[in-house]
Amino acid sequence: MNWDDTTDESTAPERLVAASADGEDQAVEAALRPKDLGEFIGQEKVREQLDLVLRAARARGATADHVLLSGAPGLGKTTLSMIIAAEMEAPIRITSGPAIQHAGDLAAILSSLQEGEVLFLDEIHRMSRPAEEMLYMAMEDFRVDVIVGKGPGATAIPLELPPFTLVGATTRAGLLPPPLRDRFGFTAHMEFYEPAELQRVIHRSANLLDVEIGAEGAAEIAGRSRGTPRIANRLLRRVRDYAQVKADGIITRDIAQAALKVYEVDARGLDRLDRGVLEALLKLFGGGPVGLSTLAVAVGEERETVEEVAEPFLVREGLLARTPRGRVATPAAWAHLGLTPPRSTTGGSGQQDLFGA
Ligand SMILES: Nc1ncnc2c1ncn2[C@@H]1O[C@H](COP(=O)(O)OP(=O)(O)OP(=O)(O)O)[C@@H](O)[C@H]1O
Ligand SMILES: [Mg+2]
Repeated sequence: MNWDDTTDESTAPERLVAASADGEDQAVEAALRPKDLGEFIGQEKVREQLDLVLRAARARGATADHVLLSGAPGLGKTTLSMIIAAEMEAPIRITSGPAIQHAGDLAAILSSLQEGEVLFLDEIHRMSRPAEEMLYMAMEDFRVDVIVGKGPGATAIPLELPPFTLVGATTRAGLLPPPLRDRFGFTAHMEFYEPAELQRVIHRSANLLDVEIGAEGAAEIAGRSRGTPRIANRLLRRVRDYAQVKADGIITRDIAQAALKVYEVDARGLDRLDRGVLEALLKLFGGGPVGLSTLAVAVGEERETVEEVAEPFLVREGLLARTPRGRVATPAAWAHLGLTPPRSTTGGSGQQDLFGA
């Protein structure tokens, strides 16, 4: 079983609330992608800044500056890269860090770019070192050194490149070496979406998928989508299935609630695994602190699964805290599961450990 949120697209996640794309996502996402900045929902700051960058380049008749898109999976990085190309009326070439094994691979791509073309380099933090160094020069001077021959006889032949726009995407901006980061003219930090924004995403997708949905139904799905458009679109498709089979196909609030109950996605977007971890923490360990390994054994999962798959969202939601002494449930966790915290852990030393030194 593969619970990893950060794996390659090729390994399909089995969780309905996974942020990475599975096969079905990839098949439908092309149809659901906004085509221009005006259609792109939310991310106001990024949209405004990018709009300026692209407009200014267009006005100068120049190629746009290199753009780095950083943000969690499913927030719209690939979508934005395509929008950048569309707004610049430029062709786009798509590749990814892991696909570039050797510097030669990159040289081949770079030397075949057309003037003004957008090169989308997904997962740019996973590029090899030599390729990265070649990219520095290409980004800065629009030039690469092609090495011909081997050993002492090898020579570097400088090759001029046409101006192009590199759009790099990464889920881990912190992993980028500073020299690479510094060569981008503009960095867009993508944030998780507000429920109201996701509601608009859901209405837009429902329209494209020809699904009838009410405002309350959309709000219900939006609230469970973990701030992520990809998850919102996926939940919408599953709720649509339910509405078709169990009702008249129209998604109301009741239908959305009933459907997501079947799929075990709760009101806050927690699934069975997330709830299992929280429940064990509260019911078996009185809210903690408890060590990660102990917690993992209690829920019958691997340590890594609990730490890398379940916890990040629980921490982000303020339901769980990682402390030096172990995992601790917050008051919100007790409230969310409808349980009453034992007296000793609410006012006493547990809180001291959590928020103190
Ligand atoms: N702002 C948005 N408005 C409407 N739909 C969006 C928006 N952002 C993303 N989406 C939808 O969410 C889906 C996922 O977006 P996208 O593939 O661009 O994410 P990503 O950041 O590239 O993810 P990954 O890190 O996995 O590559 C797309 O189908 C797209 O339609
Ligand atoms: Mg992507």
